[in-house]
Amino acid sequence: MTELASFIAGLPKAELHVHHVGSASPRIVAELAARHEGQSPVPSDPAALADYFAFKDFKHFIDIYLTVVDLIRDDEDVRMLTYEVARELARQQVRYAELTVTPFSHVKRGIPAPAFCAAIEDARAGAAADFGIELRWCFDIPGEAGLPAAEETLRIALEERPDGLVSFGLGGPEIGVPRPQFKPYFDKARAAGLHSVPHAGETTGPTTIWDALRDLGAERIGHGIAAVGDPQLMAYLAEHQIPLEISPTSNVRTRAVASVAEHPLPQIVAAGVPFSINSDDPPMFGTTLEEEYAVAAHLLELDAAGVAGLAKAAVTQSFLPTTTQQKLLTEIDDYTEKWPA
Ligand SMILES: O=c1[nH]cnc2c1ncn2[C@@H]1O[C@H](CO)[C@@H](O)[C@H]1O
Repeated sequence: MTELASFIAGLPKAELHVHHVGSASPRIVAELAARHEGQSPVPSDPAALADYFAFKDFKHFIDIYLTVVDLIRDDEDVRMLTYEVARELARQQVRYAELTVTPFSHVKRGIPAPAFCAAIEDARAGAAADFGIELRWCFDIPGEAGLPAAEETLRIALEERPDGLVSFGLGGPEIGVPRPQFKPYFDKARAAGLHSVPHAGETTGPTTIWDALRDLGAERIGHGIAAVGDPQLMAYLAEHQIPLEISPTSNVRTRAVASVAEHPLPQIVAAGVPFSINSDDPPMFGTTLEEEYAVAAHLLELDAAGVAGLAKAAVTQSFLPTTTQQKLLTEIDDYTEKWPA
């Protein structure tokens, strides 16, 4: 392991853009698939999953993603999945993560909303006690399911209101899913104190990002890599310090970007647009958060202090209270100072 890789491995981190089902490890996916042997296209052999998680394009990725969602049939599956995702994050020294969950997709598959919320909250308490990691939730609307999904996601957010819920998002495909239609739902979610963090500019252009800002009140943008095509938008994001939640390998594996070398992250940095580094759906993209830090370090030619800055940016862009942010920032500084130069 290189010096920088071992620095990254031990560095306390935070993650802001990582999906619940998308984080299911090959072992968990295989275990869930084995429970439904023969009823699912998902391989029950972990070794076969790498080939299964190879995507022709973004739409194909979503189709495959939803076959994994189909494996989650009851609240025990939800509890186990969430707890094991937390274990993997904590193994990478993630102290805090805002995990994107999609209640609509699970309720639609027969898990009642109260049972779903109780399961994720049980796992959140267990993860804090057993792994020392703080989880919070982003409830996102699966965009492909349109306004009925928006209605139900908002209802669950406001009526169930699990303690860990901090933000409201919009995932799934962007093509054919214009953002302005979701304005009434984001208005109500924000009025109820939830932070707005929709995906935009992952697979479509700058207009989607402008819409997310103007119509959905976005405080952070999921991906937002298309912003580099619009100098005015880049200037706006820099001026208002609106962070982009960047997941480099995700963009390559969904074919949103042709290769890591062509990822626009250096242009985002050069324009002064704040960003965090994330893994999005790590097992599906054959990566980990640690690996994404290494990719960013390579793209931006960062040294240890620069990499520590990535972790500190995620902390300051999080929805944690400032006092808790300060504790994490101090832990990151202490770790960095102790690291032999
Ligand atoms: O990178 C991504 N972009 C958009 N949606 C994603 C991504 N990763 C996972 N999802 C998830 O895909 C589902 C679609 O119904 C949603 O649950 C969304 O959260």
